[in-house]
Amino acid sequence: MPYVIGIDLGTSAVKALLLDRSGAVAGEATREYPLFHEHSGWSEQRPDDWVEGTLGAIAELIRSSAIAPETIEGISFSGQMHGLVLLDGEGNPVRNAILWNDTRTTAECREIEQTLGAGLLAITRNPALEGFTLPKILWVRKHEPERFAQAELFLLPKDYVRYRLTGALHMDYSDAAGTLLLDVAGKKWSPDVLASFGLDESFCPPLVESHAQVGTLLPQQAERAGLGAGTKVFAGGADNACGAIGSGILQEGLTMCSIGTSGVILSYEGGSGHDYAGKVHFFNHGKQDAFYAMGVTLAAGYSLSWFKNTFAKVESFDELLAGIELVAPGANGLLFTPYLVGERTPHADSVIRGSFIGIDGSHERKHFARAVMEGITFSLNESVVLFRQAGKTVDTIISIGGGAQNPVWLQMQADIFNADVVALENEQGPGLGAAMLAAYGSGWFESLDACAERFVKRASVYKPQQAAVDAYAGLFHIYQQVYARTRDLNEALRTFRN
Ligand SMILES: Nc1ncnc2c1ncn2[C@@H]1O[C@H](COP(=O)(O)OP(=O)(O)O)[C@@H](O)[C@H]1O
Ligand SMILES: O=C(CO)[C@@H](O)[C@H](O)COP(=O)(O)O
Repeated sequence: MPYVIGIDLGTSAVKALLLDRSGAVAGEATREYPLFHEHSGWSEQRPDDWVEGTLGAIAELIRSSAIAPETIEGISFSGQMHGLVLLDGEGNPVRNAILWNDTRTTAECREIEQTLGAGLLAITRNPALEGFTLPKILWVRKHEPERFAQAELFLLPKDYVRYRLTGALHMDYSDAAGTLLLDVAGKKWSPDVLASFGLDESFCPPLVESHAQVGTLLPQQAERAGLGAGTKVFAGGADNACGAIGSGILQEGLTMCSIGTSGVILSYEGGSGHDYAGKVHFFNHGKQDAFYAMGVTLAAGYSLSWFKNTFAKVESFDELLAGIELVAPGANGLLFTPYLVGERTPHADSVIRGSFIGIDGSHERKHFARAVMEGITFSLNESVVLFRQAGKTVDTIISIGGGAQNPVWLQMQADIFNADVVALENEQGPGLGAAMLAAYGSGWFESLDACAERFVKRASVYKPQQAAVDAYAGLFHIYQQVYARTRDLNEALRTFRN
């Protein structure tokens, strides 16, 4: 039986997933790695931690599944987006990677807006946001000129891992779209953007489709991973593009909700024509010549894991969330905004921080836990509202990510989004999408759509409950006021942050 491997290079961990030709999961393995927050708003990781984690996870996968390595036909990748890896002439990182949730680059964003003017949205289809890659490049050039002088090329996280495994330098369109250097509709590095910032095209890797084969494993890496040296390696895609593939978001009318470290509401776009004027992100899909629009909550799952790590460190998520179904919508008057690291959609703001509003002497930990989940979901609902305002029908949402593991949260999503929420049989999120790119790239299917028909299996549907829908509509109205009413307070508190 032939197999493929999907690697999901996330923010908290790398997950390796083994799938057989029917789409059944034959094994999984995970390796965690640290995040470094040297200052408030900074977020970095060591690129070689990703490589070691990936090799370790694959080796464990092969050991534990006890399958013959030569039956693995291909491997592909899903990667956390936007993170900057700068390589010197020898192919070594010149510093730690600066991640998607790092917000140190506000000044560089303003510089990009001033330099490119209307060209920014026309070419890149996105506004300048702190998390994107170009602002990070400009930040390193300005603040660490000696390091920048050593840098000859930039990569994104999964591209660095793939480079270490194959020795080949590439980037796929879906990930390149999040750099602010790509002409998104034209599918090429933008000569105008590069010239405006004095960057040479040689600073950017060659562009490829997500399903393209970019090489085979280097013999010494294959040995460490326990794989054959001839194992084919396919480019892969941005985690949200892979999440979309893995949940079958491959045609118009389909919407995804992903609650990982970040949270995403994503809608398929068959062409590049829809203009959201930068209110939501607009990126190339991992499916050739398709696109997607999405709104992003920076601290979605991160808000819940922050709450758990701070107040219930030794408990599991299931223990922490036991009993929240007994708390009514609104958590007995407690409201949370998930702005722990600033926000993106609909408030692109690196200064705002989170709030609990309405703390009452009767509140117990379960009320706080429920309020955190409701606040995250309200934030994602802001993106659902934007899509509906843009004329999209959002009546069915496929829910993936760590947040989809809790049935109470899935019902809450249905009630807050006022839409059917679908959970998948094997909730593997972006890792499944990565494995599907390897399966399609290996020639198992004539299209990604055909692969999705076989691999993506819907398990259950959560229908909106009218009483909860009504309660949440009132609460959402209150939630939407908290941003404006806490903005100045957070600006004033800024000087007290590390
Ligand atoms: N059992 C669970 N119930 C509810 N939420 C969970 C559960 N397990 C994980 N999560 C949430 O999912 C998040 C991790 O999701 P994941 O998709 O693995 O993230 P990433 O790909 O960003 O590393 C955690 O931060 C947590 O908020
Ligand atoms: O910045 C974005 C999307 O624009 C994030 O979605 C990252 O791609 C990281 O995602 P997760 O670690 O939450 O999967």
